Amino acid sequence: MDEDADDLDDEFEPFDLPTAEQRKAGTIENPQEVYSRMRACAMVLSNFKKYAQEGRARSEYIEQIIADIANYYGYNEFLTEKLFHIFPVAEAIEFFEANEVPRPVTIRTNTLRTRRRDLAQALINRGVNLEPIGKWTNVGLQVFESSVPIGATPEYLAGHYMLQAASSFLPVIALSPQPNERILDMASAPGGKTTYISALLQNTGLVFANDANKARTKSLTANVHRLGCKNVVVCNYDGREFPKVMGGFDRVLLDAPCSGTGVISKDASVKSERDFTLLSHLQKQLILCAIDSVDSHSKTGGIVVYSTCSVTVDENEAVVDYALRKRPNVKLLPTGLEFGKEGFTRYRGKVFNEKVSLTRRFYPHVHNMDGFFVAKFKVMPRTKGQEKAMEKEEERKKGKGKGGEDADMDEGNDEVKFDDEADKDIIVDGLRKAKKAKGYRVFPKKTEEQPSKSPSKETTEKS
Ligand SMILES: C[S@@+](CC[C@H](N)C(=O)[O-])C[C@H]1O[C@@H](n2cnc3c(N)ncnc32)[C@H](O)[C@@H]1O
Repeated sequence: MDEDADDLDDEFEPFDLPTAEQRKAGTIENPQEVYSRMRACAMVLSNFKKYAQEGRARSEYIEQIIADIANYYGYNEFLTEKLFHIFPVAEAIEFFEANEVPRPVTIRTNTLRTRRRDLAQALINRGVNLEPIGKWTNVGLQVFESSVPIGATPEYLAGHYMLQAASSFLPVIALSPQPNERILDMASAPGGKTTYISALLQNTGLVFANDANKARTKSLTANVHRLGCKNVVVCNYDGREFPKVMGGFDRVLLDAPCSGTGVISKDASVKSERDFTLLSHLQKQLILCAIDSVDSHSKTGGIVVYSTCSVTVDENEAVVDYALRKRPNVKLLPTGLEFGKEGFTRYRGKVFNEKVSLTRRFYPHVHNMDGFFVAKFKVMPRTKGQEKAMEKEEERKKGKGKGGEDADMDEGNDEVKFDDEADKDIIVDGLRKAKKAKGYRVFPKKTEEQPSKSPSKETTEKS
């Protein structure tokens, strides 16, 4: 036995694992007890043979630790399970811990108005304690302390900087806009990334800053003006209307609407309410529209960057893998980012394209920034064979109606829209999961599908 294992022995306090019945009885426990048991379960799971109680299964410890994490940190069990399985056990606890701690306050220098050194000096003179974020960015500053509100200094009002999470720089760095290009930021409000793109273009070219939410385009427009971006056009379409409304872009950024599981430290409401199935569905539709909006003959670009501030596989690798399957004329490129963990190519029985490892994941407990995901695609002209294969696939689907793995999507080239009939199962499934997460008793699918006199009561009875 090595020394580390000896240390673990000293730490480990044997405990009685509650039975499933005891857990369901749900007695209110002292948080300290829950915390200790959570740690102890993690140790058992790290060396099951050695620490497990006789006759108890690994799955029982997993159920217990998930229940304890949910209880201690205040998540619903559905989301806890989803997040727990992304990491090895000990790392999962680090992730949940990190979500309880705020991330550093960071700002991005607006190079359309000033230089980082000048900005830093001006803020230091006002009593702000700051430092460059890291070597990977030449515009970011981390604020440690400030005697003035950092969102209301004269420099802020004059547009010398944007208050922006460090993770938010990443997709724009990956996008790597080139002067004079025509760029679409498909889901852009309130404009943190749009204004960065505009600055990297040095106010040349054109950035279409789109957002489906009209109210949010107000803050987008305000930021565009404050930061002096003269190459930005704000528009208000559902992203799924592209490329019908406009296409032929050199680069497209899709910073997709997501569950926000990477920013729980900022928004604790993520712990309880999110519909992952519907989100993933929307993301898949949007990514195809983003790809189809690119000019595959662009001399300087032909690039799509997909990003989310979420760490779930459904919203990230699964969406990227879907895009690779549906658009044979795209390939993944390295993101060009200096750090980040590789995207998953396998996850809980799902196998993705091996190139998905080129995508990058960022975590609060590893990188001390919000959880984030970035993928970079190159869009190439379609070969005749690919055109034919896609037409054939369209025909097949038309003939076949619904059915098959991707039948939930209508991914025609001109228009990507919801197909309500084909989406029915997905929506019902999503609603069942949401009800379960809220603590309602949800009957097995079979019961729901059977005709019933009062289906709504049957599926929403509180347990
Ligand atoms: C992650 S936020 C974007 C943040 C923004 N890129 C930034 O850096 O400031 C996602 C945005 O997607 C928008 N959105 C949601 N559904 C959309 C859709 N179908 N088409 C376009 N935008 C959508 C939301 O209104 C929200 O502003």
